[in-house]
Amino acid sequence: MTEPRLRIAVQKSGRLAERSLELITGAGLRAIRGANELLYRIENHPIDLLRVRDDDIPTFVDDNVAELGIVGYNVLKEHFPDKDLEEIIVMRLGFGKCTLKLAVPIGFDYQGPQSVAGKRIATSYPNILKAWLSDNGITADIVEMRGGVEVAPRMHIADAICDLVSTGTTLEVNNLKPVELVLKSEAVLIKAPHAPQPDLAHIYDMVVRRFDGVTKSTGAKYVMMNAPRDHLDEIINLIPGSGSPTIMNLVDPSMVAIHAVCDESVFWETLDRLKAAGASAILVLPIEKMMP
Ligand SMILES: Nc1ncnc2c1ncn2[C@@H]1O[C@H](COP(=O)(O)OP(=O)(O)OP(=O)(O)O)[C@@H](O)[C@H]1O
Ligand SMILES: O=P(O)(O)OC[C@H]1O[C@H](OP(=O)(O)OP(=O)(O)O)[C@H](O)[C@@H]1O
Ligand SMILES: [Mg+2]
Repeated sequence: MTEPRLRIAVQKSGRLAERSLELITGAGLRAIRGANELLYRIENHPIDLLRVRDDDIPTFVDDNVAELGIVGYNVLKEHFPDKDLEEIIVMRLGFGKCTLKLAVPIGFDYQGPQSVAGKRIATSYPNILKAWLSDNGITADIVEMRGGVEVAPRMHIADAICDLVSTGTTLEVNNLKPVELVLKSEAVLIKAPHAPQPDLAHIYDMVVRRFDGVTKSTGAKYVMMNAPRDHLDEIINLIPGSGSPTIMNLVDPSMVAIHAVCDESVFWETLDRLKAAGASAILVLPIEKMMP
C-alpha cells in the first residue's frame, strides 16, 4: 500500500509563488519536480505540493483535496465572503502584503463613499466590493473584470476601480488616485475542514510548527549589549518587540549584560537611543531558526 502524503496547495506562478516556496524550503522541506509541473514532491517527508492558480486554492482546501494551502487573504475573503475566516486561517505569513483600494481618475472630485453612489466600479473582487458598498450604505454598478482593471476608466467601461495596490505605481501610471482602503491583505496558511488522517497528523503538526518558526524568525534579531545596572529599565524599554530579556551579571557590579530576541526590525535610530541611554558593546545578530 502506498504511504499517505500530506498535500499543500501553493500558487504555481505569480506574486506568491516564490515566497511560498521559500517558506517551504526554510522549513527544511526539500521540493523536487514530480510527475509534472503541477505536482512537486518533498523528497525528505511524505508531502506533495499541488501547484495551482491562486483562485483554486480556497476551493481545493475546502474540499479536502489539500490539507493546507497558502493564499492571499484577499482571494480567501472573495471566495468565502460570509464565512468566519479565523476558523480556516492557521496563521498569517507576513508576505504578499497589499491592500485592496477604491481608486478614481485624478480629476474626479471625490468627497467620500457617496461620490461613487450610482457609478460603475470595475473590480476582480465583486463580493468584497459589494460588502464594502453595503457597509457604507450605497449602491453602485459592479463591473466584474478578471484582470487589467486599472484600464477600465480610460476605456470608459467604469468610473472608478477597486483593485490591489502595493507600491501604488500601477494606479499612478494609469492616472488614478487611491481614495478608500477596502481591505488589508497578506498571504495566509489555511487548513481543510477535516482533520488530517491519523497517519499524517504528526507531519501536519510538524509543518505548521516549522512554518510558525520560519514566519516568526523572519526579520527577528538577537540583540546583546552591556548596560549600567541603574539604567536597566530605560534600556529594556528601548529594545523593540522583545519579550523577556535575559539579564546577566558582569565582573563590574555596576554593569549587566542584556540578551534579547526582538521580533521587530532593529533600526540604527534604536541603537543610537540605546547608546545614549548608556548601553555599550551592542551586537545585533540574525536568527536563522526559531522554535517558539
Ligand atoms: N502588488 C502586489 N504586491 C504584493 N502582493 C500582491 C500584489 N499583487 C497581488 N498580491 C498578492 O499576491 C496574490 C497573487 O497575485 P498574482 O498577481 O500572482 O495573482 P494572479 O494573477 O491571480 O495569479 P494566478 O495565475 O495564480 O491566478 C494576490 O491575490 C495578492 O494576495
Ligand atoms: O501598487 P503596485 O505595486 O503597482 O501593484 C499593484 C498591481 O499588482 C498586481 O498586479 P500584478 O503586477 O501581479 O499583475 P496582474 O495584474 O497580471 O496580476 C495588482 O493586480 C495591481 O495591478
Ligand atoms: Mg488568480
